[in-house]
Amino acid sequence: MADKQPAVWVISGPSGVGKGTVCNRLRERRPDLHYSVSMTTRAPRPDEVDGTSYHFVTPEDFQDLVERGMLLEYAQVHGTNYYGTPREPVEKALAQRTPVVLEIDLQGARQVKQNMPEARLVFLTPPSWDELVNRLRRRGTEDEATQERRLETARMELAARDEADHVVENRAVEDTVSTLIGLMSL
Ligand SMILES: Nc1ncnc2c1ncn2[C@@H]1O[C@H](COP(=O)(O)OP(=O)(O)OP(=O)(O)O)[C@@H](O)[C@H]1O
Ligand SMILES: Nc1nc2c(ncn2[C@@H]2O[C@H](COP(=O)(O)O)[C@@H](O)[C@H]2O)c(=O)[nH]1
Repeated sequence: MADKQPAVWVISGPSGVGKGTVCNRLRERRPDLHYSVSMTTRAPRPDEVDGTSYHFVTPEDFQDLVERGMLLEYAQVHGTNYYGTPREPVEKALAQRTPVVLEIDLQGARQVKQNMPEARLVFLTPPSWDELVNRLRRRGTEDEATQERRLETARMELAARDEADHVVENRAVEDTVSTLIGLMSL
């Protein structure tokens, strides 16, 4: 019998909403899924490990990956750095019928949906705009100008939330993860 479970889960939403936090917890509760590690030209944050958080690459190396068709999708996010999903690990996981989780921005999500219409897009929203701003500020990984740029993108992304297959409010992390797990088993 055909497996009806959609194999690619795209987790998107504005900067600071909690995508990374939710995906890290999802990984603990569902270690059987494949979690894509993106390429980025962004500089690592102090706690980030190359190859685990991201593959940190130079703009030249990123361009080379694009030209060689090594990325499933890619985008310039917040008008600054480039981010992209390595194609091969995703294709390998899917060939083994392992569901895949991509934590990517909305531009990338649109590309994935175009190429893989069966992919399911989950858009995380904050409980309120003020809470989103507070989460981004509290994280404290960006300077004020960068936070402002991220919040500008956030306004556009929130306005496009209806493009998603599922919109989930990230109030308490554990509840959000339970909702995701529930959606995955539908
Ligand atoms: N449900 C939640 N309630 C309260 N705080 C949260 C929640 N989820 C995440 N946070 C906190 O909000 C901050 C931003 O979370 P996180 O880094 O996961 O966001 P993100 O969506 O991945 O952001 P970006 O797109 O910028 O990478 C972190 O400090 C995190 O601990
Ligand atoms: N289109 C893609 N977007 C990605 C990818 N990996 C991460 N992201 C998104 O970038 C922003 C910023 O991330 P940060 O780590 O600098 O805070 C965030 O929205 C991520 O979801 C990717 O491979 N492709």
